[in-house]
Amino acid sequence: VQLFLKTHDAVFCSRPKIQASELISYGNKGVAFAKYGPYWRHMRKFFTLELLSNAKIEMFKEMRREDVCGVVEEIKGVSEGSDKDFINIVLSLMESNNAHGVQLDLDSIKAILLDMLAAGMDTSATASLWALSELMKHPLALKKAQEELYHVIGLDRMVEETDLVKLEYLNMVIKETMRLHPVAPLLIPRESVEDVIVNDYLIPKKSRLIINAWAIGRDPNVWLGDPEEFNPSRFANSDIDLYGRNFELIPFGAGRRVCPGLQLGLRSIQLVLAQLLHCFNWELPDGASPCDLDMGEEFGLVVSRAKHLFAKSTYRLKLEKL
Ligand code: HEM
Repeated sequence: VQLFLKTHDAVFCSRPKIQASELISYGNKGVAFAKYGPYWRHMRKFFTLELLSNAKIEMFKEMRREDVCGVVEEIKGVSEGSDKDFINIVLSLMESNNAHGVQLDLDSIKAILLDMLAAGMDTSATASLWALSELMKHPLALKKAQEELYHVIGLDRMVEETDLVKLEYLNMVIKETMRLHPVAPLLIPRESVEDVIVNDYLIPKKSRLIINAWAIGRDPNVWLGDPEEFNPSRFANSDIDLYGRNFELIPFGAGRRVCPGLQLGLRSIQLVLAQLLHCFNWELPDGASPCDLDMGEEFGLVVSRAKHLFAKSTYRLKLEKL
């Protein structure tokens, strides 16, 4: 993987022509399936700087807070919504002709919003659900994560985004979940833009590259101990992160086409998971035993649980109104 996504990243940086993606993204006008070249470069810049910069992530902090409170209230029995969105930003950039070198038309706006929905929502939601499932299957890890929340935050208030960096164990839980359940197990296919020799093999231009992040995450030659075992503590005192620098853990890909939503995706998973674990105690219904929890996968645009997760929640905060 390092040879392809680092040494020869500049060669394997395009995407193959796939009819389905061409149809859903208005002729590959988004970022995810655009072929490598000036259009992708401009769109990616636009996407990264205008929609996913740290400043924009910060700007939507309140919305995420409202949404997560909404989820908690919904589980408690009330529900709530929000009417703000990214569309305002994109439309005003279109009108001001200030979109990093691309002429935005309505189709490119629809394609880019589709990128955000398709690449951004199911991925983070599915990853959070895998994390909650693994914790329900491993009650000791669940207890440890809740104890950390108790010590860092206490039961008198909800989790705030500024707490997230302090939640070391929770972050290890997320890494371990994404190791075992990368929601895009084969990443997104790449295509080479020129002939190249990799490890003495000639790989012709337009070859399709598929990287199996799922298999790497479970490879006994890469991971110490039993790689099939869910053990967040394997990341204690380890430098391995999720940013595409460590090729044994690449759920967000790596190289120049690494996921631009990585920060936002991670922040969403951390916040949702932390909030759910902090606000509620969770148990399987009807006295079911954790070891019976079915962890089967269903292949799709993202790999999600084959069976729904049914869980019983009990509110645990001292706070009545969020
Ligand atoms: C758990 C959350 C997420 C996961 C696991 C994930 C995973 C991935 C992966 C594996 C790739 C392909 C990388 C490569 O080819 O090396 C990718 C690309 C992409 N992701 Fe994400 N993603 C997540 C969240 C998001 C979010 C929140 C957004 C935006 C709102 C987003 C937008 C994109 C886009 C636009 C691309 C294509 C980039 C390009 O081709 O240049 N993703 N993502």
